[in-house]
Amino acid sequence: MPSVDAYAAELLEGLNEPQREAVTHEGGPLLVIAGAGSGKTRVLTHRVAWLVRTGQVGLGEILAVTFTNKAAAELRHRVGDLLGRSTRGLWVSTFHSSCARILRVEAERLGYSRQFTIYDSDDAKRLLKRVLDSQGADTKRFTPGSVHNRISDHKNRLRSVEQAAEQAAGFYDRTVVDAYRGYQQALVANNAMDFDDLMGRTVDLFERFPEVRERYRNAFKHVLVDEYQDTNPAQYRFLQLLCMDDPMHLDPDDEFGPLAGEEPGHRNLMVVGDDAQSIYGFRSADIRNILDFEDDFPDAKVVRLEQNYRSTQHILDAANGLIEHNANQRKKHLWTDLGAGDPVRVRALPDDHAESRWVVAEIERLAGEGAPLGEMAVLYRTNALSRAIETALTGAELGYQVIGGVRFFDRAEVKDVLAYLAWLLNPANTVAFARIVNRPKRGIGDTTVGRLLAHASTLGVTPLQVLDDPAAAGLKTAAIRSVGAFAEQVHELREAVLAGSTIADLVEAILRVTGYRAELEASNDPQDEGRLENLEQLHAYADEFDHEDASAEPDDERASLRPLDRFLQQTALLSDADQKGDHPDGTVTLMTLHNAKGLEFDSVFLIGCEDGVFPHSRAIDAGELEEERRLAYVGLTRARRHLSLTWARRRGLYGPPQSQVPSRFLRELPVEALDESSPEALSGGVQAVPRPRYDAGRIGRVGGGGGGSTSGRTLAELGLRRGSELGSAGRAAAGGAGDEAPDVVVGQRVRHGKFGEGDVVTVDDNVIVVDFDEHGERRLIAGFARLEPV
Ligand SMILES: Nc1ncnc2c1ncn2[C@@H]1O[C@H](COP(=O)(O)OP(=O)(O)OP(=O)(O)O)[C@@H](O)[C@H]1O
Ligand SMILES: [Mg+2]
Repeated sequence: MPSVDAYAAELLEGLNEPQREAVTHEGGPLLVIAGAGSGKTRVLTHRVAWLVRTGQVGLGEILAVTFTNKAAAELRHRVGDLLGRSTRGLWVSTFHSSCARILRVEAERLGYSRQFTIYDSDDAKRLLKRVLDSQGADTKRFTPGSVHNRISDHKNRLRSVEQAAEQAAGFYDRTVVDAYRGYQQALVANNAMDFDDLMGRTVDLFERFPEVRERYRNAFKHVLVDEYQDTNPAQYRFLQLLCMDDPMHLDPDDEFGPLAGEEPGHRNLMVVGDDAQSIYGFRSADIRNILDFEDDFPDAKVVRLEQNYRSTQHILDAANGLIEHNANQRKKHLWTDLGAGDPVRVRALPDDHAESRWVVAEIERLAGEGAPLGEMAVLYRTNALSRAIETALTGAELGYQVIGGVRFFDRAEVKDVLAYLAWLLNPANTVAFARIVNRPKRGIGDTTVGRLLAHASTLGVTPLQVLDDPAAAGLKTAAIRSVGAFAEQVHELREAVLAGSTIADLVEAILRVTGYRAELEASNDPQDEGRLENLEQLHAYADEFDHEDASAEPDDERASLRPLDRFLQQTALLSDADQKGDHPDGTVTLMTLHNAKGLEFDSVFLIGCEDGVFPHSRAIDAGELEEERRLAYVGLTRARRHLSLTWARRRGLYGPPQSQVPSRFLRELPVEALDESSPEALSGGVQAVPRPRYDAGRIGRVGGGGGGSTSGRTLAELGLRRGSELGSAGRAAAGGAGDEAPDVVVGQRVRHGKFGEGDVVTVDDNVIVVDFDEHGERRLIAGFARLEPV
């Protein structure tokens, strides 16, 4: 029996009755299934603290699994706050990170070395491309991306190559199976695992080595999972192996027999989730995991939460009304005592620029009322939708951060340096080798690389081992010389690794020894300057890592892994959603609906609500509307106070602008939840968009002169709202281009000899962006743009 003193009871304050029930649950399977914003994550956090404070288990005996590293960090932080002490020893991480941690210790049992490399999806596709090529597959039809998705699905469903082969029907499937087999062999030969392997190999490990499974089962007395609705069969199996003694059936033709001769599991598995928010079906997540939990665990305790603490009633009504259109759902009815609040707004705009201007004007209005920018988010279905909104925010000089897009660690130059580190650590990693062997360019062409790899493969050694005798690989004289020079650099770098240099020093050594930095410094390409900055950032990141690492206390993971392993693992496992800062006050957040899961904001703008955009045309074609609708539900329920949904009558997402029709989801919203102007947005009307208010708020000036006034117009004439503030673009521009350049200000109406009339969108150092009525947005060089005011 847990001891409940006043100190522990404190943890129950600020929870409602069903929440308390879940937090204090005595043990055994527990399902908390509830709608958005009902406190599921809060319950999970409090339960972790409760288990510790009541003395039931130590921190080190708990495994809490979340969906992103960011969510994990937040969870750890909150538990720390609740307990008022350090959370060292507590495992809080994503499925992938937990598995990576386990595999680092156990990899040798599976035929990998502990230094195995984790391939991200780009690395994986490169390797797969090589396999497809070697098998003579038509990579136009069998693109590495599409084949990788299929392989990934097999892996997520724990289908071995043989099982996949049994199910293969037709030429396409069989080609995929062949690729799967070749790819898997290549991964092992490279001493590498892709993301799906991290799950699959851990399951493998537990199934093949009962004593290992037993060890982890004893180590974690309680396992807790957030966002359970998005688990896939491999993750489900992992949880089962960790907690249970009676293997469950993943599907009717049961692929797993019972495991003989084991201790009963502790069965302390708590999962929290919301079937209405299951949005990862396309990555093999199986909504049945949550829908069938009670069948799988007949003795499970089930807690339902209905009170929503996040959003006002109008927002909840809109979300409830929308999700009711899904046939496949558990009925829930969310309510709140936060009051009705503002009605939800639906707006139609003539095109995407007008849409962005409207959203930005609204953001400015809210900010004018004192709302922090950090509490506002613009959400969209796909990343391509962010561009217009970014332009408008920049024009208004509002800070914003885009979550997603190109990850810092995915930028080519950053990946190059990481590939050097990865290869120095694991020379069997041929993907990394192929990436860096001619970067910077050193005269080692594709043919040479092919010969080196083939030679290494024939001898059964790593590429590193053939570098010293390039002649044996059948290379020509020039190539032999280039490879020789490279080999010397590699030896110098390997010495630094063996000498135990810090990671920051290794990064520095790579940039210096290989001539990578010198090449960028010598370049005139302005982009190379940006690349250099990114590399400086990487260096700083490594430096920070070194310092944290040196001051951290030793634990199991530290004992078993070298710093460089940990560094590479960390950079490989950080995902898009993890870039999310703690919404710093000064910036609006832009992100896809998928990345918004679990988060909350005072104001939410959901843009691009058009059929074909959202719901996505692919989903419409595939008849997967229910998942899209759940995604919409996730979006709506992120909002605390204000929610607006917009659509544009014309939008050119991947080509010229096309007519659009409003999203069917807009029509499904209950009218009572909407404001009086909304119905019009679904019929013929469009929202009038005033000239952007920020037009007058800033001034961009190009050309001679300088100072705060432009010829012909003064700040006062322009009705400058932020009187003293001369925009940074304006300042930069003032010293900018030649004397001939016209003075233009953002928002000004101008005429161009070739493009006709349009509005100035941004004015930069040397570029003026004008949105022409006929020709759309054009970037003009400031010194040469012949623009006349209209
Ligand atoms: N009993 C409570 N009293 C006051 N606030 C609460 C209570 N329960 C939850 N909250 C607050 O409500 C908000 C939503 O909670 P939480 O994020 O835990 O919900 P959730 O069910 O995990 O949502 P989602 O489905 O979006 O992940 C948070 O700000 C949380 O602090
Ligand atoms: Mg949550």
